[in-house]
Parts: sequence; structure tokens; C-alpha cells
Amino acid sequence: MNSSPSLTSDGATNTITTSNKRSSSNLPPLLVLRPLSDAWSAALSAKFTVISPSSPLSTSTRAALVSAAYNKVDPAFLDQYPSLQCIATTSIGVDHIDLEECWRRGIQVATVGEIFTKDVADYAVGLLIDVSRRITMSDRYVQNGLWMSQGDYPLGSKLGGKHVGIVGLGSIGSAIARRLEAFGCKISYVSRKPKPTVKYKYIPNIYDLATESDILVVACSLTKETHHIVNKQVLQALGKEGIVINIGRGANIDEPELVRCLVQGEIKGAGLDVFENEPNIPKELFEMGNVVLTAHQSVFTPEAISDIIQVCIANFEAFFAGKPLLTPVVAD
Ligand SMILES: O=C(O)[C@H](O)CO
Repeated sequence: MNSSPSLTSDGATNTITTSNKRSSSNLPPLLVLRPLSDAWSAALSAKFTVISPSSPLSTSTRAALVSAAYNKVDPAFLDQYPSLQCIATTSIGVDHIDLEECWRRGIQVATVGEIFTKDVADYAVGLLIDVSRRITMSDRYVQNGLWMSQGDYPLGSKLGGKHVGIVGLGSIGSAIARRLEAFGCKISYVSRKPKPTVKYKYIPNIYDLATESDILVVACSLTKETHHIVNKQVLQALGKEGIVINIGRGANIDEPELVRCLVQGEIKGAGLDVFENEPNIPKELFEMGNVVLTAHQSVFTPEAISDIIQVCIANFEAFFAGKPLLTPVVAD
């Protein structure tokens, strides 16, 4: 390598290596789209022949791919690698992968499974407490020396007793619900179907959910159906005292509408870890005292990165051994 690495959020690096060494071993071929951190590199190259996009991928041997949420896997991409038969993404979201096209080509796809669930749920609750109790804003106030000159900072709102509407009660949404229940919140949810095993109130329509909620937490995946699921009407139904938290995907919310509602006081606040056009963020959000913004990092901790490596390797080993993937994406 010839330059110093900068870590990406999932622990790979942005460093461009100049020594794309091709192993001469018979280890199975694994296409990796970007240079790897030492931890990734050591773990993968012990078991696979790691191939960078600049090296040719044999068309006669079946190969696998490590992908990340920002690698678009569409027909044009797949056309370049006809021997690809397995993709493991370092994310739980799969909106970057054209699944129908993968299945049409017989390509298996795996995610990281549930390894992020608890961390994301913790983070969503953290954002919610931060926005409703105004912790970050109060911190800025104190750090800017305003307490002495301008007096006490305006009060935030209590979390206990609030109605929280969860958009998407999958494993992450359920983990958020359990945590918020412990804070004394009343939980309702919207999802494609009611979950027979949960005690939370199912509301089939997101407008009704927003109308009944003080806080909406977006925890669904991004699909055609959930694109802009939180739109102008939903935000208006949530109302002037409402707070939105998003740890799903930016495009689950109509972002220009969200910004407009925040600017015009049509909702009270927002805690956002994801945005429609990352890392570009509407500049109006920077000037607001009622938002907390973070850099799509709810899933990533050093502990989780080590788990990602392990689950990716386990999936590839299963694939090359002809066994079922451990954390496959299955068709609905
Ligand atoms: O989908 C995920 O796992 C996270 O959002 C990181 O991309």
C-alpha cells in the first residue's frame, strides 16, 4: 500500500492500494470492490483469493462478492461479472441490490442478519431522548457560553407516557419498541401485516398512526412501497408537537417536505441518522435548533465491524461448500 488509510464506517478503508496482489492459491475467488482495512484483509485473504475490480475475474469459476450499502448492484454491474453467484452485503439494508435481477441470474444474496439490531435500537432511542430532552442543543448552548449571559435553556419534553408510532416492526423496530416500552411509552406500529405475536397496537394506515402518535420512529427498509412513506400528509398528521426519528433510509421520508415542516414549525423536531442524498444534507437543517443529525452510523461500532467480518466469511464458506447461506435474503 502506498498511502495512509481512512476508515469507512464499516471498517474497510478508502485507501487505494497499488499492490493488488493476486493469490496463486486455489482458494475460492472473492471480488472486493474497495481496498480493505488490515482486519478485513487478513480475515478474507486467509480463506479466499481476494480479487479487486481492476483484476480479471475468471468466468469459469464461480465467484462471490463483498458489497456495501453504497455499492449499487444493478444489471449493468452484474453484466461485468458473469461468474458471480453469491453476494454478501455488509449491511442489513438491501435497497442497493437489484434482488429480482440477482434471483433471475441465480445469484444468492446474504445480509449481516441481526447483528446490528441492538445497536441500531439503542441509537434510535438515544436520538429520541436527545431530541425530546434537547440534550445536544443544551450542550451547544452551554459550550457557547450562553448559560451565564442568557439564562436557562428552554425545557425539553418528558418521554414517559408518549405515544410512539413505529414504522416497520421488523427486528430493529421491535427492539426499539421494547426499549421504549421500558421508558413508559405507548407503542403502536404500521407494517405490511399485523404481527400476531406482539401486543402493540397495529394501525394499518400510516396517516392514522401519525395522527395517534407524538413521535414517529422510521425503522423500515427502503422499497418501492416505503419510498417517501412519510410524506407531507403524514407529517401534518403528526402535527406541531410531533417528533420524527429516522434510522431506516433517508428516502423513507420526503426530505424537502420534512425540512419545510421543520422550518415552518409544522412539526416540533427530528433526529436523523440517514438522508436522501448522503453525505449531502439540506443546508437548512444546519441552522435549526430542533434537529439532531448524525452521519449514518447507527449500526457501526468496532464490535459490530468484527461481527460483520465473521458473518460475511461464514456466508461465503457456506456458499463455496454448497451449503445454505447463514443469513440469506429470501423472496417475499
Ligand atoms: O443497512 C445497514 O446495515 C446500514 O444502514 C448501513 O448501511
